[in-house]
Amino acid sequence: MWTNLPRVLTLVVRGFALTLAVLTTVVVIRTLTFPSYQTSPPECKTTDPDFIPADEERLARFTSAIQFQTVSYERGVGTPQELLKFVRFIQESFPTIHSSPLVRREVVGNYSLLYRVEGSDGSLEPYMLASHLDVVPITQEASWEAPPFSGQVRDGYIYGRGTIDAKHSLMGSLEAVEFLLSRGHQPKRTLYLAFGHDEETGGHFGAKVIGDVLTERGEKIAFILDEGTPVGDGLMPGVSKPVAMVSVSEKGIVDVKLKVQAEGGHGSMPARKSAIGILARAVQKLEDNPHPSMFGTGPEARMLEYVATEMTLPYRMLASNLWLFSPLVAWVYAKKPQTNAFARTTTALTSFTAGVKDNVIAPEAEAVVDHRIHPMQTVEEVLEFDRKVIDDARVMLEVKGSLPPSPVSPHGKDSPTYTVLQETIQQIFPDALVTPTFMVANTDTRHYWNLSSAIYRFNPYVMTPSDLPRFHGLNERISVRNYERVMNFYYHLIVNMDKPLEVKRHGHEDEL
Ligand SMILES: CCCCCCCC/C=C\CCCCCCCC(=O)NCC(=O)O
Ligand SMILES: [Zn+2]
Ligand SMILES: [Zn+2]
Repeated sequence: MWTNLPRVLTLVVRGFALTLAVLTTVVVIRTLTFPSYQTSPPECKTTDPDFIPADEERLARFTSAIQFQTVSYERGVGTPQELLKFVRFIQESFPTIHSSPLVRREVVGNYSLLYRVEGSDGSLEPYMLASHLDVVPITQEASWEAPPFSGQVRDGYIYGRGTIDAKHSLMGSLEAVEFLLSRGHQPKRTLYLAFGHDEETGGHFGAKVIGDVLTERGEKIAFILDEGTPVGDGLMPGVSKPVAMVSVSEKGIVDVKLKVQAEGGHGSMPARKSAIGILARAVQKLEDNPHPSMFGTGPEARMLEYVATEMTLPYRMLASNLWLFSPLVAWVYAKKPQTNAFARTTTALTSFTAGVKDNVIAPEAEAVVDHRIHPMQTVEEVLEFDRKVIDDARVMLEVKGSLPPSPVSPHGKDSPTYTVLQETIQQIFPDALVTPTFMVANTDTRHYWNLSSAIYRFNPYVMTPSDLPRFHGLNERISVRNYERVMNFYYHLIVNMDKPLEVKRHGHEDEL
């Protein structure tokens, strides 16, 4: 048998060499022939007669909007008086909208707003532009470069809570409609503007009621656009151009309360184990054991493939051959919070409460874990994984709220709604690539799933890595140039939505 060893080894080496040669050939061919998904429509120029400038008047309206402290604290706990003042401010700020016979305005759920702008062609399905009136609370106020509710303009930026989440899209879409109507233009396709007042606490009293009202009326919506992923500049590894990321689905969410009850008493006579200690070990286990990578199983793979031809060579080879390199790309994506969020269900420990006094042993401790669920996982799978990792019967798990990952909306060349979005984006951001992805955070669209199968989440502004921590964080701001793009994006989307939504499928044209 040993005399055959050289022969066996030769066969093994030859087999390995052949396999490597075949794999290399396939990788090279796919890299060189991978399709492009990009288009290049005519650019919107600041010199166009219908360009909307971020002039003094419009900037003043936006900075005033930021000054309303419409904070949502927790489900059902907000700032009603600020919301009422903000709603009244909106009414006063857009006189053409609020006096037009084409516009029906409704206050829904006490504070949310639903506008219907009647189109001239009733045969076209209406669409919806969504945003929200509320903002998250402020933290570390003293560390802001400008007062968080000032709307102060500094070095070309407007500072304030809500500037990128999401009063930019609320005011930007209203400015676009005001501009259109003030020029005597009636859109062909009816559109809704839907502004919830409690998006930051789940939209249960705002967007949910808007969704219910439209459902009861039997309304069917061609497509819905809400806040979402931005035009990332320097956000996607391997791509030098800006990438407009259109979220065609949204991660699920499950907020889990962990609770431990143990012996309380005097601080001078502690038991071996405390509620705080037991819970601290449990949350440490969750942090040390991230949920498994799902990279390559969901829309995140499309996100790379749609820009593969525009990537630098090593990344282009990887993105064109995810069938082989998914594990390697998953490893790269796990390195940063903003890319890791696309690879797996994330685990964020967002609160830990225990104890009332230095010399009193806390009889109970509570923590909350905020999971954002990858589109290819379920709420149940996430909870089961947590239980296995914690593996401690003293730790009780209670689901505070949950939402499964959203359905995936149509995208690509075969989708007329995705195509109109892509072309509008490229009019405003001519040097940007457009790619489908999924929202790592959640939006009011969770309440609109039955209204439309074409739901997109996209923020029409350019974001760099240094901007990411500003979401819900310190020094939230938007550049004046970006705010100007926001207004013009919505204007061109409305204009483009007046054209028939067509797609060439095998030589036929389907019209929505
Ligand atoms: C692989 C490419 C990496 C790109 C990194 C982009 C990360 C995503 C950028 C922005 C996130 C969008 C957030 C805007 C909407 C936030 C809505 C919100 O706050 N909802 C409430 C909640 O989710 O709790
Ligand atoms: Zn938001
Ligand atoms: Zn938010």
